[in-house]
Formats: sequence, C-alpha cells, structure tokens
Amino acid sequence: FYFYSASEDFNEEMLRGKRVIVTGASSGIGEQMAYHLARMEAHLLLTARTEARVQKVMERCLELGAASARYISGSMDSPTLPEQLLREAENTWGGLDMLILNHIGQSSVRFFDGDVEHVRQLMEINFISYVAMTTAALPMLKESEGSIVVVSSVAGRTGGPFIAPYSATKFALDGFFSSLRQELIMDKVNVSITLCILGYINTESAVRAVSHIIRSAPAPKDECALEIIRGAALRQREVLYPPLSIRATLLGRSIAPELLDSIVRSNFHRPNTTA
Ligand SMILES: NC(=O)C1=CN([C@@H]2O[C@H](COP(=O)(O)OP(=O)(O)OC[C@H]3O[C@@H](n4cnc5c(N)ncnc54)[C@H](OP(=O)(O)O)[C@@H]3O)[C@@H](O)[C@H]2O)C=CC1
Ligand SMILES: C[C@H](CCC(=O)O)[C@H]1CC[C@H]2[C@@H]3C(=O)C[C@@H]4C[C@H](O)CC[C@]4(C)[C@H]3CC[C@]12C
Repeated sequence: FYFYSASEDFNEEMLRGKRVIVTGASSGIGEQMAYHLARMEAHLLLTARTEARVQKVMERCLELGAASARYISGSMDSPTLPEQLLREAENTWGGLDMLILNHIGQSSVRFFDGDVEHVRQLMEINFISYVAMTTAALPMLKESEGSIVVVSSVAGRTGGPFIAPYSATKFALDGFFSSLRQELIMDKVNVSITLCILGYINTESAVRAVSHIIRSAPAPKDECALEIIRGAALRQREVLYPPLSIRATLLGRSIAPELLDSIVRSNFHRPNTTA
C-alpha cells in the first residue's frame, strides 16, 4: 500500500504566508525546519533558550525570504513562556496556522541511575510544555483550521537502552496527542495533529551523545526537517523518517518484539558509566 498509494502532492506554496511557531529552533532539526519554512515564505516565530543562537537563526531566515521572522528566548520549564509566545502570535499576526513542537531538554545517554528528579524535569520540558503550548494555541488553531506538529522519536514507540527518561517523555507525547486527535475528530474540529517518529538524525547533539556507542549511521537533518514540513502541510497523521528503517522497526515491534529488542541492543555499545 505504501509503495502504490498515490503520494499526495506537496507544494511549497502551501506554506507561503502561513503563521508558524517553531520551538527548539536554535539548532538541529528545529533550525533546519526554520530555514525551509523561510524559503517557503512563511511568517516565523522562533523560540529556544539561547538568545544569541535563536537570533542568528531568525536573521538567516529573513535572508532566506521569510515573510517575517521574530523570536522569543526562554526555557520551556517556565510556566509563562507558552502564554507569552501565543500572545505574541495573536498580537503580531492575529492568529496562528501551524505549531511545531520540537524542543527537548538535556538528557544523558546512559544506564538509568535512579534520578527521579531528572525524569520529572525532563517530563516538564519534553511533555508538559507541549501540552501547555497546545492548550494555549488551540483557540487560534481552531479559528484557522491549522496544524499541530509533534516531533517525537522511534524511542517513543520502542524501548531502546540508555534513554529511559527521554523515551518515557516521547511515549507520553504519543499517548496524549493520539487521544487529543480522536477528540478533535469527534468534535469535528478541523485541526490536524502530525506525530513525527524519527530515527537517528545527524544533529550535533545527537551525534555527540551517541556516535561513540551506536553502530548505525545518522540520517540528514535537512531532509528530515523537510519531510516533517511536507507531512504537516499534507496534514498527515504521522511522519516516519527515515521511512523504511522506521517502518521496519515498527513492524518488527508488532511481529517479534523480543527479536527487535535484541536487534536494537546489538545496535549499541555499552556507554561509559561515568558519562
Ligand atoms: N537527533 C536525533 O537523532 C533525533 C531527534 N529527535 C527529536 O527531534 C527534536 C529535535 O532534536 P535535535 O534537533 O537533535 O535537538 P537539538 O539538541 O539540536 O535541539 C534542541 C533544541 O531545543 C532547545 N532547548 C533545549 N532545552 C530547552 C528548554 N529547556 N526550553 C526550550 N528549548 C530548549 C535547544 O536550544 P537551547 O539550548 O538554546 O534552548 C535547541 O534549539 C527533538 O524533539 C528530538 O527528540 C527524535 C529522534 C532522533
Ligand atoms: C539509535 C536509535 C535508533 C535505533 C533504531 O533505529 O531502532 C536512535 C533513535 C532515536 C535516537 C535518540 C533520539 O530520539 C534523540 C535523542 C536526542 C538527544 O539529543 C540525544 C540522542 C538521542 C537519545 C537519540 C540517540 C539515538 C536514538 C536512540
């Protein structure tokens, strides 16, 4: 079905003039999404903690042709940041068309060490703030019949080693947004939710975190970012990237979970426990 289904036509014109918030936009996949959206002449509101970095990305977006670009720096463990971002969208644009939730907090790749406080903090940044941003954005998204994009991971569908706190936050996203999608459909609210299930991507932070303990090669972040935007513009339920390896993993998980677990384990060397 995947190979023979008519691939819907994506056209970059779909994003021209669209009002888009991108979180985690100062580096990695978020930065690349901002650049693609700028080339497509969208209006952009970018956010991340490091002002110098997110300002630099905003300036590059203006050079690339963004219809407009602004930023607000702040941490997503702040309870006031979601309201501040959505108020900025309301005051500047009078509405919102697409909310791209992409940021993640710092998390080490190592055996779980019993640090429950770290799990709590990471849940706050990687999950609760996504709920808060969505709650604040929904009134405008209902008005515009817009889209919510949730950037998740194959680690939010299968349990890999050394990333228990991070994986828990990604599983939480799947549960919450899959349920919310059902409610929006039942309520005949035309707001799409696109969940992005990503494999290993060559961002600086991911490569720094795992290149010494993982056998597989990462996929390109710019292509990943474009696939996310394409899937969101087509209002797809899910984006799987890299498409074949993620499909194989998810198929393996449902057909032979123990075999998949051993394959994933074989993909990792044991991390240095002091890391
Ligand atoms: N790279 C990969 O292999 C994979 C990535 N993904 C997902 O893709 C998304 C992006 O990952 P990637 O690009 O690699 O990550 P990066 O580390 O490159 O980017 C993370 C972004 O989040 C921001 N950020 C970090 N902490 C906070 C905070 N407390 N509040 C607000 N913003 C914060 C960072 O900016 P700053 O530090 O300035 O705040 C940065 O802009 C994530 O959701 C991740 O789970 C999924 C699977 C694989
Ligand atoms: C090695 C994993 C792929 C296994 C498979 O294909 O079955 C990677 C898939 C998801 C990656 C993690 C992820 O979701 C992003 C995190 C980003 C952080 O900055 C650190 C690295 C990650 C934990 C990253 C590590 C590789 C994966 C588990």
